[in-house]
Amino acid sequence: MAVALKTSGTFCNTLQQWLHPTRDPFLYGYSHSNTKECKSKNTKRPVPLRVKATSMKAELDFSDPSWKQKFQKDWDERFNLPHINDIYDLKPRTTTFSLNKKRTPTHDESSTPMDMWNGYVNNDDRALMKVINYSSPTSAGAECIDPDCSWVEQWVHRAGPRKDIYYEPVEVKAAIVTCGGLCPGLNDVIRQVVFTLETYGVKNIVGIPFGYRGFFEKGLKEMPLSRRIVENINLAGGSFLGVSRGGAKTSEIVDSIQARRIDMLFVLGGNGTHAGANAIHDECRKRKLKVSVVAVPKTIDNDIPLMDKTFGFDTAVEEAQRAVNSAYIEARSAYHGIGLVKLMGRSSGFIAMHASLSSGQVDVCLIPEVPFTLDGEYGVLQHLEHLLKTKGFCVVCVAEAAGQELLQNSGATDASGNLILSDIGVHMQQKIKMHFKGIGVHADVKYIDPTYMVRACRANASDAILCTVLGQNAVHAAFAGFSGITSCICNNHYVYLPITEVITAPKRVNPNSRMLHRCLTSTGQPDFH
Ligand SMILES: Nc1ncnc2c1ncn2[C@@H]1O[C@H](COP(=O)(O)OP(=O)(O)OP(=O)(O)O)[C@@H](O)[C@H]1O
Ligand SMILES: O=P(O)(O)OC[C@H]1O[C@](O)(CO)[C@@H](O)[C@@H]1O
Ligand SMILES: [Mg+2]
Repeated sequence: MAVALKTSGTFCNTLQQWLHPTRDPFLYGYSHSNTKECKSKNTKRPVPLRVKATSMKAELDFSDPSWKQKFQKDWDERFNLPHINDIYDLKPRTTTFSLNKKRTPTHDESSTPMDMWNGYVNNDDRALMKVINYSSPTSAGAECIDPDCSWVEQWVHRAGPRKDIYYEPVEVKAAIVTCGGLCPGLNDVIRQVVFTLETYGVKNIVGIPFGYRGFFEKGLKEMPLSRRIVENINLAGGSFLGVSRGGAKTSEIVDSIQARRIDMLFVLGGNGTHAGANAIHDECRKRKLKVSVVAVPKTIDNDIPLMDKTFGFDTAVEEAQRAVNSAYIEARSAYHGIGLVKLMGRSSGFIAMHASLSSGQVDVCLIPEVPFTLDGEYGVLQHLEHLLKTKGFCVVCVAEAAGQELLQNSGATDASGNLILSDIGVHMQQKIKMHFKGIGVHADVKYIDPTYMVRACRANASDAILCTVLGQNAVHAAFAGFSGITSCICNNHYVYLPITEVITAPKRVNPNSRMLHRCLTSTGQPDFH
């Protein structure tokens, strides 16, 4: 979504202080298409100008005293949840989901609702997305809307079971699909979606095999699911249903949804999958189908905007930490040992940053959001020389998307259209070896690339809990009649967001965040440029 801003000279000047000319293009992951430019007086360099953390539908003029109300109105419209009653005029029925003392959910219309049970979420309940009131744009990690960094409330819809539902559970056919790369916790979410659907009284639950492909690829059959079938699937990693990339043809998928008479579709995946889910939701609306499409954000990369984290990220960090620990042991035990670890993250450095922080064993952490040079006086290699001299060994953790500008890229893409990255780990390994050979200093380089090991494992305890909540909430959303939404965690609260708001651009590490500063304090590394 394009951002349109009215700008004055003063505002540009404020922005010069507010935005860092080199690191700012990475702020919040917003792309250049979301920016306007104003010329910096000092550097004569174009400086990106944007509304951060949001993209307004309407034009914002901060000299207008009512800009805040306008912003909030726009925000509320954007975060309003699409509902099947936007195209229908359906009367709801009282929910069949209850956890009464007898723990026997009733499934017939005549049952008495538990009016006094305050276990339901009201449609007007909201959670506050941001809770820090930054007093200045120069505050660490400040996410400001206007140049003064005014406090603006940003409310989002609270997740959970509603008292009124828009589907007759015994008539519902629900389908689950898992797309993209693997991620710890997929099976936990599948399991919880099935459990919760059954609690509502749904009898017809199926799994679509191998991602979106399972909708149209001949020979792939839907898999019946029940509590008994999925009971133990969380004990293993991977996806019980299988995953795939590419091959998403929205019209064919919706033809298949229509032919299979699916009423609810639960889609587990990352940003690509969410874009696909939204396209399916739009197509269902176009065809006036009563289908709820609800997503659950999955990615070890943690790169989906607006939410605290995606499930699988914590587990991936924990696994990544094991690789860092091995690199440390190898480096520590060798004469002039250099442990080098490359960690996944297609466009963001969250796994590398968090694994470096949690292990406490990393001397240099390199992420794509912070450009660096290898050679020269301020380069990484010079610092490694210093570390070998002063402490005798060192550990380097590099994110797979880091330093891509230092490498040749063929421009090739995977089946989903994602750019295939060049191998920064192998490049660095060679550069380090050549550098120390060149200066005649012994260096014993041990390179570890754990690749798929960080994601092909079962979820840890905190991810398992997150998956449980997100999976259950996804079912509550579908029964409440929402569609084109995702079930996630924002500011420690479980909420629903419209998918359109989370597919604008990948979230990236904010170079001005306290978390990155903490990481750099921990590693003790200097700037590498
Ligand atoms: N813009 C889009 N519109 C419709 N479908 C899409 C879009 N982008 C990706 N898809 C489909 O979504 C599925 C998953 O996409 P992708 O492979 O990019 O993984 P992802 O969901 O981003 O997860 P991961 O974090 O593992 O990369 C694929 O089948 C792909 O074809
Ligand atoms: O599963 P593939 O296609 O090898 O893709 C690997 C990519 O998937 C992820 O694991 C998740 O997006 C990335 O970290 C990594 O770049
Ligand atoms: Mg992706």
